[in-house]
Amino acid sequence: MSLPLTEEQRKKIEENRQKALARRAEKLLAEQHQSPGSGSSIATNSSQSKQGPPPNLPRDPSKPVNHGVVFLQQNLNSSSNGNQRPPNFHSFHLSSPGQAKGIGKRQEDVSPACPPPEVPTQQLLGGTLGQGHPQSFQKTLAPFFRQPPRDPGVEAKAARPCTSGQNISDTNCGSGSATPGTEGRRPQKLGASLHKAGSSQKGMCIRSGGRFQVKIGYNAELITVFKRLPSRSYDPATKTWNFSMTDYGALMRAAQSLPTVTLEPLEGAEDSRESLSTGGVAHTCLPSAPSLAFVKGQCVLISRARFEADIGYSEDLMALFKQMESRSYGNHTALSFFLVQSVRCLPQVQLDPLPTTLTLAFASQLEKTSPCLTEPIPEADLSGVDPKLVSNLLPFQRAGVNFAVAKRGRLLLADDMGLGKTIQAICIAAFYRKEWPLLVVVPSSVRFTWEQAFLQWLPSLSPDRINVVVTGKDRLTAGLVNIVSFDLLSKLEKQLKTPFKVVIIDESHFLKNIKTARCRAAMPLLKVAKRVILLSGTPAMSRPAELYTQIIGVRPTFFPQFHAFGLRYCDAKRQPWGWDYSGSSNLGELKLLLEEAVMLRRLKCDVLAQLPPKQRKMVVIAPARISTKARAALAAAAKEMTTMNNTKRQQKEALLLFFNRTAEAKIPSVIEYILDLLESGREKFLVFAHHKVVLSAITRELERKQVPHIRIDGSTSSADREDLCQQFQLFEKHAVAVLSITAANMGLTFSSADLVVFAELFWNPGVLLQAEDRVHRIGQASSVSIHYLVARGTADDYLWPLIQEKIKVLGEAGLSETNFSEMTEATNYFYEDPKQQKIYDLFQQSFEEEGSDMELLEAAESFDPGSASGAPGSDSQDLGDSVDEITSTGSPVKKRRFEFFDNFDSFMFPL
Ligand SMILES: Nc1ncnc2c1ncn2[C@@H]1O[C@H](COP(=O)(O)OP(=O)(O)OP(=O)(O)O)[C@@H](O)[C@H]1O
Repeated sequence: MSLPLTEEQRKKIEENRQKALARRAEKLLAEQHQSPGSGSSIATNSSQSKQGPPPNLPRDPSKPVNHGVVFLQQNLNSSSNGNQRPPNFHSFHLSSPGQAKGIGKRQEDVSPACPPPEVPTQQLLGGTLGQGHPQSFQKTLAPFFRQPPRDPGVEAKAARPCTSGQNISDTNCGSGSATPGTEGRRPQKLGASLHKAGSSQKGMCIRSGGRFQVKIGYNAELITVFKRLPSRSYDPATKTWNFSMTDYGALMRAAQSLPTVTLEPLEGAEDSRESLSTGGVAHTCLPSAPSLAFVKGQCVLISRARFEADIGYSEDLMALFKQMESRSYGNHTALSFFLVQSVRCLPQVQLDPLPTTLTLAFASQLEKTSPCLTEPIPEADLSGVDPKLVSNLLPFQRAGVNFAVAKRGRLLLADDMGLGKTIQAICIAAFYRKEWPLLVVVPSSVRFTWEQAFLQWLPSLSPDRINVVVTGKDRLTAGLVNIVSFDLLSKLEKQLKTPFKVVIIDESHFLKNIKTARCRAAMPLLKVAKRVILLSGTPAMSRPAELYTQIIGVRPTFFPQFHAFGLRYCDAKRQPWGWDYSGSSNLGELKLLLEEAVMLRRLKCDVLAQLPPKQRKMVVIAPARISTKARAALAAAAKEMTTMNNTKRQQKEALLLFFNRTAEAKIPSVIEYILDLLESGREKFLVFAHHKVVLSAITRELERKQVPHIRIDGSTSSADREDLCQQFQLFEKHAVAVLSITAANMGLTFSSADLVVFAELFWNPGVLLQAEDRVHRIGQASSVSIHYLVARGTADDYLWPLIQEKIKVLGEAGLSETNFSEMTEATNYFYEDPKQQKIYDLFQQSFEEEGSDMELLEAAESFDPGSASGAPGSDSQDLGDSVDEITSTGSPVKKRRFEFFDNFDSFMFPL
């Protein structure tokens, strides 16, 4: 540790430094006289400028401004070399808050070229680095990053242009006693035109939409400037150049340094966000070198406590960085503040600060005096939530609930698929039960699955308090828990008189496009709700732009303008037709932001040890999808089964018909579910069905949607089976294997998928288990998900309990470890009616009889789809009258649904 300097030593050093500065200034002045009209002599003498005082050397605040320093600035301003340094740099040779105080004072006293920051440095460093005024720090720091308009008086002074033709005191652009000769001068603002020689060419900046144009005659030097600005665009029709506002500050600074050009600034440009973000005011009086070697960059967050300056090479900047590296601040974010502030004074450097959103999101981090990276999330008090639910939470699910409560009930829960987002969401919502009624917005194919989940996990909730909205005529607020599909929400939201305080959105990436009706309906609800629980296993499937609505859904104050988000994270580029936001940029920072303030995401592999090898789910598919015709056919078949005088044979035939009609009736709902899975980002999965009519309807729809798929049924030869199986295994992207339950339930390996969907039930559980094991086998590293699609009012009402019963018996005999019972707890809708009991008995007898399998298989095989011509599902128009918007829009949208993001996690979790 070095010993502190004595007061005397410090004085001596300061005196020597001042002398050196004065000597240097004199030398520079002499050189300038030798080469009149140009500052290039200084610029070419780069060694001198290097030898000069470092930009951050402190000046004695008690002394008047040294003319040598001011002069130095003048010369530097007109220098042609990028090495010039502002003479009045804020010192950041600091290691203690006490020293920091001194700096703030200096800054007030003399800061001719750089306007004083809105946040006094002592507040930043003293408050942050140990004095402990977190609140004032937070309050003051955030506006700094936003760079709000400065004090107009100071601004005017700071913005005064410096010209090579002015006398020394004029060029000072500063305030008070330090700048004699400035009184009475009309203050100028950002971009104010220079008062140049009468011969200079005059032009003006004019707003044009979100950009600005420069109206001026031909000027070669100016064209050179234009060509260096990243956002430049030339309009041959009007023969004018136009630019984004982000380049406004840089252009004006460059123009000011050109003796042959006078540019009138934009009206009101000094107030615009864009110009402020360029550090505009600060630079106005710092003309850049004729070389125009701008270095432009931005601060980017690279960890919760560190940022990096993403910027090209500049010697001045390097010198500055070296100085900063030697600092011993405990808080790197404070350093960011300081760095950006300091860099504002480098005339040819434009370093954009961290966006306000980041500083707000990491505000608690900023308050810290030491970079403690992770704080434990407190355990939420779940004593008010149903014990059944709480006790069933897996440890990572419990952690998810804690996270949500720590975020005051606003989050995007982005756990991998199948990790139990439903149970977590219900628990989080139940934590805020006093604020209910609750709104649950879901894809229409899973409305009833959600109802089941509430019944299963919240026994304290009476079933009649759950309102599943089925048609556009239903009330959205009829229940304590209201479950509605995205498309119906957009029809019904006008009903809402009082907003919901607690809202769950399942598959929240359905809101990714702000222009859709579903998004327009949901976003205002999220804005006013107190708790917002967004759920998605794939929040963005192709690009960061898709995250925007979900981010602002959770945190409406983040990035109020999409354009700002687009510029930072979507690599926004201006194209002749408008802005292109399809790219990506600063993804590491976006990930940090999401994790800090918006999102919780766990992958299956993170929590594998806590998961069972198979996770089964009963999906109650929407009865509304079953057409009236199919419903009538089902009712007729059911009636036949219970007709008293029918023979056994007739009853059996009726049962087979009932079974076949069930297949037909389920088709639209099955297809809808598969499409929802694809839209939700499920990449590879198997769909098992039994009836040809179902298999064909599915493959037809996949063909229509251009989804890669294979099909294996009874007609597929053994050789082809193996080939198809290999094809599926090797598919790198999304693909669906459409398989017959009886023809493809054994001997095939599909371990590259981890999801199996049963579009139909089969009476023999052994066959189902074998089919499940096509994915759950050696080579499968993941926990696999099994979804059984069950439709009420069909043969499934009988087949499902039949399967449970058989499994139970096998389990009791030690022949099966499989337990389906967890899924069926809530399905207590069977057999209150004696007729239903009769049908169940019939099913039981029929399927237990010797040879029943063969008979049923033949019946299914020979079931003539022609008899169901125009049957639901045979035509995609029959997908239902409430098909979600995305499936019912034109073909370009349909095509895009399947442009899946190859590797979402490499984006969300870059290595
Ligand atoms: N703690 C738990 N106890 C018992 N079953 C659970 C638990 N967590 C999840 N499950 C079951 O796991 C299955 C998958 O859960 P869920 O559907 O909520 O997953 P998800 O994350 O929403 O998946 P997806 O993104 O595919 O919709 C369901 O059957 C659910 O009941």
